[in-house]
Amino acid sequence: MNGVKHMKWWGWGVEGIAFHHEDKPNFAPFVLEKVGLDVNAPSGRPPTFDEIEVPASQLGEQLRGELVGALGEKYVVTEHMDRVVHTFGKSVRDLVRMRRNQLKRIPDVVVYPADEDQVRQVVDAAVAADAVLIPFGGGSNIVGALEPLAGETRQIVSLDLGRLNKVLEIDEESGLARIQAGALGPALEEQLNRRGWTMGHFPDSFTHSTLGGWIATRSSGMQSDKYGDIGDVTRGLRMVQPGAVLVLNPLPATSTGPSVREMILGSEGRLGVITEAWVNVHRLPEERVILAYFFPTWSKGLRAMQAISKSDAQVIVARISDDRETAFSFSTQKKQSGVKKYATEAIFKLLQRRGWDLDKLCMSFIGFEGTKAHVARQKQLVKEIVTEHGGMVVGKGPGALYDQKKFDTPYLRDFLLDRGAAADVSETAAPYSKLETLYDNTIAAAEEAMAEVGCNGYIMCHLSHNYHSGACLYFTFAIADDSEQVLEKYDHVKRAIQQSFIDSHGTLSHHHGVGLEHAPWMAQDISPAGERMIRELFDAVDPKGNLNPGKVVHEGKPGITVISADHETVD
Ligand SMILES: Cc1cc2nc3c(=O)[nH]c(=O)nc-3n(C[C@H](O)[C@H](O)[C@H](O)COP(=O)(O)OP(=O)(O)OC[C@H]3O[C@@H](n4cnc5c(N)ncnc54)[C@H](O)[C@@H]3O)c2cc1C
Repeated sequence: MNGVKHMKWWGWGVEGIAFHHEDKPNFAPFVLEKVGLDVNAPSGRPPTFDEIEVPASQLGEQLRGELVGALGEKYVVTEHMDRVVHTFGKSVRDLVRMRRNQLKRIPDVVVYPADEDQVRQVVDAAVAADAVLIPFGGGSNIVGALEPLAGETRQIVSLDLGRLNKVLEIDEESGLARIQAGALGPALEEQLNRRGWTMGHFPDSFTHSTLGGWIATRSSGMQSDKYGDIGDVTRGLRMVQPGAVLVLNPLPATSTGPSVREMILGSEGRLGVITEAWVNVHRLPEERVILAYFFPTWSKGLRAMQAISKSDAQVIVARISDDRETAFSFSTQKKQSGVKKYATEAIFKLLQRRGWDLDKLCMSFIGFEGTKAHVARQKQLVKEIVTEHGGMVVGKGPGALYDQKKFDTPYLRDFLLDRGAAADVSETAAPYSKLETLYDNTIAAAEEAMAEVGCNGYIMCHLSHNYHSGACLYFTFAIADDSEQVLEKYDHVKRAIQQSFIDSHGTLSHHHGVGLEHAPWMAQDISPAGERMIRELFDAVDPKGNLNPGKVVHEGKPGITVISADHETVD
């Protein structure tokens, strides 16, 4: 044992936690109505590890000797379980392939360096042996950013940063912390909180993703409206590259040419291994509260979020679900009794009396932080804007529940896979002026694609992050299908959604990155000239393609339209 813990090899999160619906009376009828799936029918189960065929390690004696010489025997691991855990991220494609025993090319060895010097020795040994080197954070990405290319013939080294998990120093005067790249969200927040600080970066995958992974994929957390995306938060860093260590000192701003910091953000292991970063940190707030609000329509709710984000309220999050996602959220509520039940019924009766169509109702969560006086003022400002847009305050209860449960929602995907439904997400950002059309186009494109492949499916959306000129729309979609063709059908729907983003003036991805999954659209997203610049940057730093090849841009294969390395077809 080397002290680094990982998620379940076959699914999300840790053993012993799973989604249950028995205490949620509306969930089963909702799923039956929307996708025709009976969640009470006997379910399947993930395979046991014995049922998985693990390809043999191709690690040669010479490279093994160098890695052991640098790290010690204990930290150079060729066990089946370690190699399998380091093969994929956690997209639905990854989960399905794992369940179906479809492991093609997996890392030959997993190494666990203790410090930057050991990272440097691993990188240099791997490049000298012409091996492939793939940095591994928490393994939570959903874009195929970790998996080795299916046809890879070279040795593959997965470099796990799990032992680099410390907050190294805090510059209290500047509000900066130097943190090692392998620190998972809870570990780094706990170390900061003990000294009265927070980074304020809380992606839904917070519990199982790392600082290095966030930087390498350009992550965004639920409180980005106040704290910024990881690109704003990250002020300096160190990256080990073949034969060099790149150092960027923490700076509030600089005008020294094109930004190297920005080149590293989103580089997905293709430019080297981030070992530590300087990030903005903030004093823990005196008070933090999330309130729920209802809006009569999606359109009114969207306008209210824009108005709130432009106001003096300075909220931490202004999020709204469409009517579809609101209905889904209600279906996951626990059985209510007593006062709660009557209060809920009374609110709905009131809304109906006011002429609201409850099928169009949209739920919003808005978060406030700061001193008590500041929070009170923020809430008042938001209440005024919500009222102007025809909405109403619901209160603390649902907001607190959302805040507590947000990190558990991902367990639902494994529950659905056991029962023959595949669910995943696609997200984008676009100017406010384009959002509604993008939303309509994407819902229509996904539903048409589901019909084309003959699947019952459901798609829903929320607005999750606001900026001066626009916002992120986050779509969740599921198809009911447990046939051998489920991934082909999923691809068809996923492609329709991604193409709709591009055609509707959105970006390919707001915060999940590119990996193999989104690489085929890069030329459409940033233009062929932009894609060429990225390709040439990667080639210049890594001429033999040793560093996580194939991610972000597919070298030399601009015609590829498919998503994963396993499913390449050329136009
Ligand atoms: C259920 C679920 C919810 C999610 N919610 C969010 C969300 O709210 N916001 C969000 O932004 N993302 C979210 N994600 C996506 C994912 O968590 C992010 O992409 C995250 O930033 C990945 O971090 P990681 O440490 O798990 O990286 P990994 O998955 O291990 O790696 C991702 C990529 O980064 C590279 N990499 C990792 N560490 C380093 C390093 N130190 N140096 C160089 N390269 C490195 C890897 O090689 C790989 O290419 C979610 C994913 C899931 C499954």
